[in-house]
Amino acid sequence: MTAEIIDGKAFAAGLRERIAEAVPAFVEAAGRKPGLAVVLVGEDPASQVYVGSKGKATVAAGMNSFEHRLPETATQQELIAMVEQLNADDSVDGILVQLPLPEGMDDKAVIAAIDPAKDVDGFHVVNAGKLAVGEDALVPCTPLGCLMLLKDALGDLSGMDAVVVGRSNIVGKPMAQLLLGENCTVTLAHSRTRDLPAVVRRADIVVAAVGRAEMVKGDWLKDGATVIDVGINRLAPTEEGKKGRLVGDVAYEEALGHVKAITPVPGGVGPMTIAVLLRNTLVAAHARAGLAPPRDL
Ligand SMILES: Nc1nc2c(c(=O)[nH]1)N[C@@H](CN(C=O)c1ccc(C(=O)N[C@@H](CCC(=O)O)C(=O)O)cc1)CN2
Repeated sequence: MTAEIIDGKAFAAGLRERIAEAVPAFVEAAGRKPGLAVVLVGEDPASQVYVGSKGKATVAAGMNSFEHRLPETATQQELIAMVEQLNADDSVDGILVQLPLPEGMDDKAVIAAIDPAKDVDGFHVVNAGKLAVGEDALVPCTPLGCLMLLKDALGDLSGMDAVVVGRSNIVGKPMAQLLLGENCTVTLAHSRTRDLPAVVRRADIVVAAVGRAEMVKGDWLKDGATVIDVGINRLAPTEEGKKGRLVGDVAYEEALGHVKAITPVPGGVGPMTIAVLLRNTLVAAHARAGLAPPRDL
């Protein structure tokens, strides 16, 4: 069996194009552009790259990008004061605080300060609760991106056995809720799951989101399974002065011999995160302006 390589980069580019095409209708109806505010605290190099990419993608989609930087030494109160200022700013439809925050800051308290209507990361408990009970919610970008890729690859997911490995609030739990919403039979596996290989082997769909390089082995996968690899792990460099290779949570080369379809790392789930962020910003902008949500996004 030849495995299909799910091209998240291409899918994300298509989604970004559709978003850019939908923005002018919003501008026409609302009399303003949608706006996304991204807050970065500290100097984490990867976070700086992600925040830069988000700003560029926002402007390329025809939206306003507001970038706010606070020094590593900023206090949690200062960060929350900035979030409150953005909550009150009518030109801002989406607020995102880039994670991870510097040590000593409490993510939960900061996220709780974001107006749920502007929570384009979908991390606020109001949005998590709405997702859990099946109400319209702003849904976390990475799991929503994974679901889009799965539906594109497989069509109707109803009745399929899905195993999500990893129970984080940001990926694992919302991913399980989304798959349940598609009528999958869902297992949420984690570090205490007994006989994880046997659990994974039952699955038609495997979503790996544990943050451990190549943890899911090829022979854990049922033949014909579809695998979404959320992990982005950098291996130690093999040559001095060079960066180590990026790998996912799934042993990709081994998996190719078993699966029907799989996302690569890089170029799989990662690019979907920013594309879905733009989608969520446009959705939030429509809701704030009292407009019906944009279709086909
Ligand atoms: N507030 C948030 N913080 C963080 C989130 C998030 O969704 N909201 N996600 C990650 C970082 N992230 C976006 O913020 C992100 C990570 C990875 C990618 C991506 O496209 N990765 C590439 C590989 C990149 C590389 O070469 O290093 C890929 O997988 O192809 C985009 C966005 C944590 N923080």
